[in-house]
Amino acid sequence: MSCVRVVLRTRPSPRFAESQIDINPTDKTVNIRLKEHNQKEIVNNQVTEWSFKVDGSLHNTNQEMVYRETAREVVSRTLDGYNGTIMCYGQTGAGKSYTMTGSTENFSERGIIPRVLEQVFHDIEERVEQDITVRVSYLEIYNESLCDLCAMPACQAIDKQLSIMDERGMVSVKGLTCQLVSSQEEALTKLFEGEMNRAVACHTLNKKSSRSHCIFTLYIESRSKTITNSKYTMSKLNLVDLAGSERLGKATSEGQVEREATYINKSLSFLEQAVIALADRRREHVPFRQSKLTHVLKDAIGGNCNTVLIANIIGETEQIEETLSTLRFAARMACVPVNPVPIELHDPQRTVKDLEKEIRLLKNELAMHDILANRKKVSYEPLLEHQVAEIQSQVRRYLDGSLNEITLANVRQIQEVFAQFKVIFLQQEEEVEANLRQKFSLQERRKGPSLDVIQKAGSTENEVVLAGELERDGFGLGLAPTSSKLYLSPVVTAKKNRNKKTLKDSASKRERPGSPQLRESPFVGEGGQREHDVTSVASEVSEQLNRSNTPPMPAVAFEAFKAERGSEINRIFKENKLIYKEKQTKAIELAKHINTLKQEIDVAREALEAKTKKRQEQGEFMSSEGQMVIDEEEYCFLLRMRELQSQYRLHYEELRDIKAEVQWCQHQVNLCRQRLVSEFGTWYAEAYQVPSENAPANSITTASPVVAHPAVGKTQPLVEGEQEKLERIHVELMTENPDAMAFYEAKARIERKHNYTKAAAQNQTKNMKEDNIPTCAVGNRLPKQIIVPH
Ligand SMILES: Nc1ncnc2c1ncn2[C@@H]1O[C@H](COP(=O)(O)OP(=O)(O)OP(=O)(O)O)[C@@H](O)[C@H]1O
Repeated sequence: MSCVRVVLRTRPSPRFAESQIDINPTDKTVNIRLKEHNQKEIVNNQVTEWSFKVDGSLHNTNQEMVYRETAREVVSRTLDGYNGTIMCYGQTGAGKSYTMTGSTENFSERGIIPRVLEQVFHDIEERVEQDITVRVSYLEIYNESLCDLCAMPACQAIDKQLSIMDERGMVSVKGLTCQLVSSQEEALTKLFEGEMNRAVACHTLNKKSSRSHCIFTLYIESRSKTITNSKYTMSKLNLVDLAGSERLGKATSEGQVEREATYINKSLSFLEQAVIALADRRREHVPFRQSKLTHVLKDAIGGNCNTVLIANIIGETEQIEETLSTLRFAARMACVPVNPVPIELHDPQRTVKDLEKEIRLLKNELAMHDILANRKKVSYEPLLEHQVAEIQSQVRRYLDGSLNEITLANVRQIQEVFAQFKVIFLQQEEEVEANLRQKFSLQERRKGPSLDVIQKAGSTENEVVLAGELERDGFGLGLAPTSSKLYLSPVVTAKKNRNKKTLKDSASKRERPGSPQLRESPFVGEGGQREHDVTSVASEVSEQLNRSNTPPMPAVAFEAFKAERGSEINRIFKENKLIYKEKQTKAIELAKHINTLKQEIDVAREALEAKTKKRQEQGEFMSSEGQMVIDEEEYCFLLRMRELQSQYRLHYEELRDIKAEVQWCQHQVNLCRQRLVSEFGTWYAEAYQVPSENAPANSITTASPVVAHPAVGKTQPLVEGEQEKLERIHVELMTENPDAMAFYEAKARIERKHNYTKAAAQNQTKNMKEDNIPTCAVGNRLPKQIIVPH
């Protein structure tokens, strides 16, 4: 069994205590040594050297490396249906928030959460055969209170409606906003929104110290688009940024900050206790309910959850005690066993729906058999009262010989016939037994059989009662009266032969003249070509049924589909992808060219400005017409500037058009992809007898998936200043990493929202002060006054 993965990350520092902290990536150890200046903390004979095992160490590494080392694998597995947790632990200021969230200003310094969202949405695009939905929540635990960072406004959500639910080992927070997000940008917006609501404070070790534990959770639900069953996976990925442990004296915090630190340290100590209990396999009880943090994380540490702990340290001599404490915690976590299993669930509503569809399908199948057998419309509904009475009468008439054959058209009728036989049989059995008892008791009253006689007869008392009748003055196995034999015979025969009957016997019985016969199978006995045709249809039907029982793996079937029936759409899909890639490359090249132009403009502008400044310093010349006189060099600079600017505008407009085309192509590729999957679904349903309603929705109605060129609207002229800067960032980002777009867009959106809310609040306060009338914001507009009725 594996254990929690532990990775060490150091915060870069020019004062890194190399003589005390030895990080050894080869044998995956971290060795710590206390030195003389720590001596005051060392008691005589106390251990001064420690060695800790880690699964990885990240010393002076960038955010991308950290992500690859700690999160990438966990995220992939979460999409496969496994739960996951990535947790940052360490002293205050050690870089936990930097690792988990990172910078919200700088794309390259983004932390694990934004990268997780990036990977999740990329992977979802790749997994065309799965229908995956993503929800996110952002929970804060501040001073033992739960706060929903995604609720608006967050402070209102503190502990009001939030409570921890713990059902069958699965923990959830009741009342916590779990929002559905359909894109990376949307998810990032939620993250940034939550970040703005976090409780932070300033102390000596960290200017923006998180005063709370924060858990950003992704809930991933995945259903197959190709296999139609009620099974689906539901996994959770917890991204935990713990508040930093801090020694009160060291962080020089006071007042509110000190009180927060007390709460933080207490909850971290409870976390450690829970971890110790989890690591001890003999312990049955783990104290999860001691604090909100441990309770919320009950299903997120070890167990069936892929867990990674990032131990953040500040590798400086003054912080060596905290480093030791962090490594001790990490060592404990490394002993917590992990046994991941995918979380597969069944959707009961879907099961019912599937069964209903199955019934419909089988009814159709039955109808088809009836048509093939030339049978008139047969009802398969439950029998009505008069139909049951009719069968009862047929059975009685059949038994007394007045009816030669019972008419049977469906299984319900057969079952009813048997039921009626059983009723009659039981009735007669009772009558016979009653008869015999009566006779036996009469005999007994006259003269009871001696034990000896019974033993001679070699029978049990009961059998004697049933089989014999008194002959003169003794009891023996004399001839039973015809009346009793007639009734006894079926009883005894049924009892004796109950288990001996063979199929062959019953077949031969059926052939006996006069014995009851079931109607012959429609495929038997009609002879000639028809029999052959019908048999082959039947075998085809049964073959199809067999096939439908064991459809091949969808991935295999998908390949077959792409090679055969779906080859055309697959070809178009590939071609479209190619066109899309070409357009994308063109856009990137053009963007690079624009960047070069921009740099040239900057150089030319600088030169021109220098030249102009020099001219102004020397004194300006005016022509007789009152125009400014400039020398040839400045004139050339000016021309060059204009030329470059016009080229920039031209190419920029071209880039806009191409970007629109790229988007259009991407849209078409997506349509093609959906169509491919949807047609595959239909084909799969037909080929393997899966109900077509269960097949992937055939939602694509686009006549042609071939790429067409959209009409591109006029682009805006180049605007200098902020707008230009923003556009340039966009161009740069497009060339480097298209995902940065989502990141900055989300950030900008949250900033706009934040500014708007702030402005609205200020305006409101101002208005209230001026008029003493409360105001409110409506939609996107600035607040309007509303008069509150008295
Ligand atoms: N690997 C790193 N590279 C660059 N800067 C870092 C790194 N780690 C941390 N920092 C910087 O150190 C400061 C403290 O980091 P951060 O806020 O992430 O610490 P923390 O462990 O979350 O602290 P607290 O528990 O008090 O919230 C921040 O300004 C952050 O930008």
